[in-house]
Amino acid sequence: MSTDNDREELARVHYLPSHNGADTEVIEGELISDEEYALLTSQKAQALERYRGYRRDAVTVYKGVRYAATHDYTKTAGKTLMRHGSYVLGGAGVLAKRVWEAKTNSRYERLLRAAEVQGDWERLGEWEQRAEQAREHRHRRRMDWLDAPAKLVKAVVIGAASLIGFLFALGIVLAVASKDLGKILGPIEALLQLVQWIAWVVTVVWGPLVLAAPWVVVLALWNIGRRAGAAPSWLSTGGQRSGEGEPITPSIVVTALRDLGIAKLATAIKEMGDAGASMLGPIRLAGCGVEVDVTLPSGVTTEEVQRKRRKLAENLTRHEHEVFITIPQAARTVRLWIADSGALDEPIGPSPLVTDPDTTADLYTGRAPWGQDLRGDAAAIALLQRHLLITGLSNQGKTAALRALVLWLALDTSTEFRIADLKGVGDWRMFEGLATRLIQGPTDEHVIATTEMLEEGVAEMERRIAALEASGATDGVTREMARYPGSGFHPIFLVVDEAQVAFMCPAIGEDKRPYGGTKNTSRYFMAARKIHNQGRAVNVHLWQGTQDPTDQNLPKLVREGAHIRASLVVGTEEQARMALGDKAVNGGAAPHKLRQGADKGTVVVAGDGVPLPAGQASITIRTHFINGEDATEVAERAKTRRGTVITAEEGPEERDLLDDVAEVLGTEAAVKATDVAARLRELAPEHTDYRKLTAEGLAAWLASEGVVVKKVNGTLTVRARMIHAALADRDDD
Ligand SMILES: Nc1ncnc2c1ncn2[C@@H]1O[C@H](COP(=O)(O)OP(=O)(O)OP(=O)(O)O)[C@@H](O)[C@H]1O
Repeated sequence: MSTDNDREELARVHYLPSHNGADTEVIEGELISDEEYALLTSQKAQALERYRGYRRDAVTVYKGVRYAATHDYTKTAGKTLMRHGSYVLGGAGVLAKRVWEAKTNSRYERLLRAAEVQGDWERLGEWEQRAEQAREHRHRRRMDWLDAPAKLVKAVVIGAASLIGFLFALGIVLAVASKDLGKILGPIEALLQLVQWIAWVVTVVWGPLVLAAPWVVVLALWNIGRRAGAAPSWLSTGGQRSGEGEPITPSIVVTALRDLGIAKLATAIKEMGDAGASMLGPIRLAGCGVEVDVTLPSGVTTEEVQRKRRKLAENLTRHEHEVFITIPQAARTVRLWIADSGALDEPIGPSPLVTDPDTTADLYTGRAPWGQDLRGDAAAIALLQRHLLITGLSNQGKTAALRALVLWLALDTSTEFRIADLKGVGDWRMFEGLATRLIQGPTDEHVIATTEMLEEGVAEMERRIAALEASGATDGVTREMARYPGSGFHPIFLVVDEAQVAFMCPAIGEDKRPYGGTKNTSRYFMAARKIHNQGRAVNVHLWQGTQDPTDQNLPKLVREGAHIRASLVVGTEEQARMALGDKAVNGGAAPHKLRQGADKGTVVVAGDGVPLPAGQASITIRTHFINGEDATEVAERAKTRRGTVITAEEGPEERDLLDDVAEVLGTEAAVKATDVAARLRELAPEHTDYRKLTAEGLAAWLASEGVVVKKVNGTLTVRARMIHAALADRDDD
């Protein structure tokens, strides 16, 4: 039944070809025959098949076109083509602008706007003056042009007349010389021939010249556009856009600043237009990177830029750790240091302590070579009379960095160190025989010994303060006084590595006072504070290393008592503030931005003792790594240089200074201190404390024994009466 209906439908709605294949006709209201139906259905099937074929073809073509159009090669080729095209257009724009600027005052107006945006009134005044001068010069030039045609005609007439006159004169000379009147016009004829020949050449080359001229112009515009980077950035191909390691140019810096996402900065830079680069100081080579100062437009704060370090680095096609932002003294200025791509991942060379066996050290006049600053310059640190604190996450090179400084100290034979390593895994073992005290271990007993070491330091400090007072010295502890151990003022360094262990110690002493903690009864804390307060002036130093400088691990007072504060990578900005202080972090110190692991041994140093670039609050130093083996070798060298190996049981030969001085004075009432020192050396040549004793050193030493050595006629003189009185006092005691 349905078949009949279908046929009916087909008959009604379709045009059928007549059997002879001629005209078509509509048959309506009639059933069609089987034959016609078969014909119709086969035609329909064919049409459908054809349609499907077309669709397949269309899809294939579409896919092919889409594949070709979206293929990387096509994209690259298309972009390359468009880029080069836009160089030509851009070049034309640049040229037009140059011409416009040369002919008008627009350049000055742009610079004036830039100075105004930056709020630089001095520069604004200067540019105004220059703009006025330029306007005047231009006016003068225009006036000159009014006279130019008359001058030109005059010049041409005079020039032509002179030339003809000259050629005529030349012809006369030739005619006279050759006695041939016909030669008078010879030179003029030659000139005419030359003109003819040039005209002929011009007609020959004119056609090709005219043909080539537009291309030469296009090429020149393309070159100008290319140099000016006139193509939009989306037309740059992948390889170009990555820009990794691109050299830093003023336009790159200005664009990076513009795109920082600081609205005011972006608007100001846009307003400045091409004069944006006037915000920048010169881009200077600085070690393995470049450095540039940026004067920010008014209304943009240095902190805002500092907070955008990562974005700035990305805009400069660098990694975050490769860009450092510090705040120099000049107002509204940030200093950017931008590393050459990947340069910071290159290791720095070994320490001079390792490579140069002849390295010497003088605490008073020298600096410890610690590493390199980011500019690649050697970073050396002055350590005299400076307490030190170094912090950083575990395993980032804290012990190694601290030990490198102590190794340098060891090469100055006048120094003494007492070391507590509260981790105790052998990092400081090489100081056995070199340190007068070496505590190694993490237990409460080790903390107790460390606390006692600090308390002995306090006692020594107090003795020295009293002795210095008694000596009447006016310049504190001088180098001469400090130089030799026997003077009683030689530099002492109390080194506590992993100091947090001491603060966390729960042990309570017999006096009921806790060793650890941060109360005002805590023994370690109190001893550390006393040394921080008064030790510096009498050469008693405290150096501490700690993992995490929180209030529990290292109280604020102890953190702030250190003159030199160094931090390896720490976890957060808050920790960075604890490690280095607010001032340093506000000024751009960012140990929290260092990379854990990758930046092992890199310290950000604030405070005293480091040569900071003007106006900077901190410096980043990549320290030389001295491994255990090399450290042992340097320590052995120091022991050899000192001539004696100190052991805990056996100190240097004991001598009694008062007895010895009494002996060398003999019956004399007063002897110059230099002579007494010389006699002491003669008396006990093997005694290290006498070996290099000076008059000042002797005076200080005697002061610590209660004998005042005064100057007689400007020379320090030891009086026998005072020595005998001190001996008598001692006997009475
Ligand atoms: N200046 C450096 N350069 C490169 N690598 C270093 C440097 N200093 C240390 N390291 C590496 O870091 C490792 C850990 O060093 P170190 O023991 O000094 O760390 P630490 O911070 O004291 O660790 P912890 O706090 O856990 O004791 C060293 O074994 C060494 O491989």
